[in-house]
This record gives sequence, structure tokens and C-alpha cells, in this order.
Amino acid sequence: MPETASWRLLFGYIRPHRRALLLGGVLSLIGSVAGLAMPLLAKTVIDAFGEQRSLLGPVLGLTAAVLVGAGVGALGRYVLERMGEGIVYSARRSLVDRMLRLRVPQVDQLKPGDLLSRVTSDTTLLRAVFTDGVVETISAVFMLVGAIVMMAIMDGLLLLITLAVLAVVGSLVGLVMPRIRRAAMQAQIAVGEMGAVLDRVLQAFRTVKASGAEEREIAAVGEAAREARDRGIAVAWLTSIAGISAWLSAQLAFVTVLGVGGARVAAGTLEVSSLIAFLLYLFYLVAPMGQLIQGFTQVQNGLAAVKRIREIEELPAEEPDDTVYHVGRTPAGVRFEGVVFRYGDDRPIVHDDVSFEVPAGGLTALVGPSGAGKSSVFALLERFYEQQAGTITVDGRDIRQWPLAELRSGLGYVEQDAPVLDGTLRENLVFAAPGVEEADIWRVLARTRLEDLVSRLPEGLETRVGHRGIMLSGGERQRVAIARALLRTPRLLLLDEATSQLDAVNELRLREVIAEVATETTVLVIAHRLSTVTGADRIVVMEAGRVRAVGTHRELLTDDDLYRELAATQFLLPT
Ligand SMILES: Nc1ncnc2c1ncn2[C@@H]1O[C@H](COP(=O)(O)OP(=O)(O)OP(=O)(O)O)[C@@H](O)[C@H]1O
Repeated sequence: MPETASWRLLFGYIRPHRRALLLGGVLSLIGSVAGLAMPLLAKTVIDAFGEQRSLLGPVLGLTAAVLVGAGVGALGRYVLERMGEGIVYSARRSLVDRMLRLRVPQVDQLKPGDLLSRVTSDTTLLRAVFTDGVVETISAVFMLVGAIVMMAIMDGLLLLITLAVLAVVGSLVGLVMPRIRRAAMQAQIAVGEMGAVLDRVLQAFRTVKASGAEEREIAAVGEAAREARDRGIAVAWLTSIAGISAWLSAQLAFVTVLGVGGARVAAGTLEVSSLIAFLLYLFYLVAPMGQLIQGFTQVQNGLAAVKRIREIEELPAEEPDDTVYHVGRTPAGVRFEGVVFRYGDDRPIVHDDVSFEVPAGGLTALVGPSGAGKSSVFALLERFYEQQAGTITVDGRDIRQWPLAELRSGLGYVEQDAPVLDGTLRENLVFAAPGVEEADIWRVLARTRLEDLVSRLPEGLETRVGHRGIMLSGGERQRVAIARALLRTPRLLLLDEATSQLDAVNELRLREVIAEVATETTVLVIAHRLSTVTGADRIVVMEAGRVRAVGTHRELLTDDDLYRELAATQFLLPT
């Protein structure tokens, strides 16, 4: 991946904050200038002392430099930290925006825990790039150049010695930096991996316990944490090698300058005050060199983080569309014609020339053995995936021609294991139709037989249902999902095995509900239990990616062997 693209993205984040960066940078520089003036001012104090002049002026100058240096420096720091928080905020906003618009096939390939760590952990590293990274680097360079200029004014020979030492440090740091970047990238990957392992455990918390797998999973998370620690240590190790070399070189330069300078003072070719000021400047080099190394490291960390953020931002995403579509309530008709579909070039074929029609209104059922490709029909209709060949039309119009948001706003979708989201029951119900009227909520609750549940709950509709609706029973969760889809007043309701977790009484009621809904809209239901769909207007029998028969329950009992077999195993054959 080209570095320039990472830099471009990095500066894209800074653009809205460039004034703050400038202000913070200028304040920090003023602080540095004040710091830089101190040895010179110290020299004037010493000289005044030696020449028995008034100390008032030089001491006041020195005090002012100390106060300005500290005050302005602190203010500059605050401005930069504030800007850093702003950058993290906008990076998180844009990353989350992108993430939620990613296409389903891309998200299939990603690990949720790793995605989470990119939003929470990687973005925080951006803060340091500009506060500790770029600004500190600039101010360190300024300090270094300033100190070198001052030293040049004082003594050329001593400066040469110092520069020779700096050259050694510079080349060493140059060698270490690419390694720091690689290690920083690996450290971030390791943190993401740990997030992914942890997420896996938390998603299957009960199964982990029931399988007695706690120890193994603790070890797996621990292993990922150890990896993250080791990678972090590698960065720290490389940074300290660079840091200690800078420090040692400064000490070496100090001793040499002291020796050579001392000899020259003894020979009378150098003033003591100049040697002291020179040595002070030499010490001034140590801090900026450390700062420079720290700054470089932060920039490397930031670049590694930006690379991980870019990986997500560069994935194909759906176009944002905030148009409010008024799709009406007229039932929609659907047609699959010669559809060929597989989930990826290297995946087996899922739909092999699938053609069938769902007329507007009424109840159509999709049945067939597991893996026949029934749920994939819904995934294609929602345009989560694109078919490789053939056409799918809604109301006679190719779904690729519909604005995505308009297409989806006419669909109610209850997926297999439809999730209930953490939040209140009300939030879950109005999730797909936020502006819905109270009366509509109660009408749908009555339809899905959820009124009893609501009256039993301590806070009614405002009761929190827990992560993934854990405080509800399986059947209740499923009915909540159906109610949610119905509140969208869909033109086409897609129910994927919607009744599999309901008890016999509720299933019967729901069958009535589906029949009722089918008088108002088009209902396409996937059912394993044929009992739910025997009354359907039309049943499409799928097997191994093909449509093998279409008809009513009665017709199929006589015409289709597979259907008869399915019915026989479910005790549905007429006696
Ligand atoms: N996201 C996916 N990525 C890759 N392959 C998938 C994906 N979803 C489903 N498949 C594969 O596609 C095939 C058809 O799956 P599909 O869910 O459509 O079948 P189904 O008829 O609904 O089965 P079931 O009744 O068991 O839910 C299966 O072999 C499955 O492994």
C-alpha cells in the first residue's frame, strides 16, 4: 500500500482542524523560543555577575523567559490535545459511517471484534500523530536548528564535534524507524486479533460455558493478549534503543566538548561563560532528540493505524441515500428469471437457473431441503448480494434499477434467527419505521400476540430486553422480529422460517396473522414446517439450487415426489 495514500488520509483528518494545529504549533514554538533563549539569558546573568553590573535586567529577562516558556507551552499543549480529540472524533465518525454502509459480502469476510478495535483503538493513535508526532517533531527540529545556530555563533570547533555525534545518532535512528513502523503495524493487528477472539467468546457465552470451554477460551484470549503485549514491547524496545543511543551520544558529546572546551578555556581562547552556555545548549539537544524519536514513533504508529482504517474505508460500500421514499402500500410482485448465483468465484453454485414468479398479493411459500438456496432468494431480493446471471424484478422493474433505499423501504425482512437489539422493546419495534403511530404499534402487537408479553413486563414497552434480546424467550424474540417487519407496512413481507420457534397455539395464531397480512400485501415465506404453508396460494419447491415444482399443497402432493416426501415426514398426508 503506498505510503502517500496514508499521509493523504491523515491530512484529510487534519484539514478541518488546521487553524487549531497552526495556533497550537505557534504557541508551542513560542514556548520553545523562550526555552531556547534561556542559556543565552543565563550567560548574560553570569556576565553581568562577573563584570559586576546590575543583575536586575538579566534576571528579569531570564524570569520572563521561564514564565512565558511554561505558560505559552502549556496553552499550546492544551490546544493541540483538544485538536487531537477532535481528530479522533471525526475519524471515528467517518469510519463508522463507512462501516455501516459496507456491502454485506465484505462484512462476511471481516471479524466484528477486529472492526471494533479499528474504531476504538486505532483511531486513538491518530491523536498522538499530531500532538506528540508532527508538532513535537517540528518543535524539536526548531529547537535543534536553533541550538545548533546558537552553538555556531559561540564556537565552530565545539559545534563540529557535536554535529559528528548527531550524524551518528541520525543514521542509527534512520535504521531503526522502518522497524518501528512494522512493529507498530503488527501491534495494532495483534490488538485487533485479540478483539476478534474476545468477540467470538462473548457471542457464544452460554455455549462456551455449557461446553466447559472456559479454560481453553481464556487461554486463547490470553494468547492473543500476549501477542499484543509482545508486539507492544517490540515497539518499546526499538524506541528505547533509538532513545538511549541519542542520550549516550549526547553524553559523549558533553564529555568531549567539556574536555576540548576546558582546554581552550585554560588556554584563554574561550570564555567560561561561553563554555557554560555552549554546554547548556548541548543539553538542550538531548530533549529535542528524544522528542524527535518519540515524534517519529508516534507518526509510525499513526501511519500503521491509518493503514488499518484505510483498509476499511477502501472497501466497496453502498451509496448513502437519505431520500424518504413514499412507497405506498400496494402489494409488490416478484419475478426470478434464469438466476444464477454463487457467494464468491470460488464458492459452489447456490442458484442454478432459478425462475419463479410471486404475483402481487397473497401468500407464496418457499420450501425444500436445507441448503437448497431458499434464504439466498431473500438475500438477493434485499440486494445484499448480486446474482451472476439472470434477472430479478420487483413490479416488473429490475432490482438493479431501483434506488437501493427505495427497494428496501418496500420490503419487510425477518431473517433466520432475527436479532433483537439491546434497548427497549419499543426501540426494537419501531426500528424499521421510527415515525410509526402508537395505535399502529398496538395493532401490530395484537396481531403478533405480543400484548400479553407487554402487559407482563415491568415497564411495558419501555422494558429493556438485553443484549440480543436475551430477556425474551426464543418465540417472543421471533414475534418481536415479525412485529418489527410488519410495522414497516411492507409491500412485500419476507419471512424466513418465521414460525420455527413458536409453540403450537402461537403458530396457529401466527398462521392466521400471515393469512391476514397476505390479504393486504405480498407475503413470501420460507418454511421448514409445511403445516404453516399448506394454505398458501402457491408453493415453490426448491432443491439443490433449482426450482423443481410450483403449485398448491394439493397439487404438489400429487405432482411432486419430494414435496410428498416432505409432507409424509411431517404427517401432513391426507388420511
Ligand atoms: N453468506 C454466505 N457465504 C457463503 N456461502 C453461503 C452464505 N450463506 C449461505 N451460503 C451457502 O449457500 C447455500 C444455500 O444456503 P441458503 O441459506 O440459501 O439455504 P436454505 O435453503 O435457506 O437452507 P436452510 O433451510 O438450511 O436455511 C448453502 O450451501 C450455504 O452454505
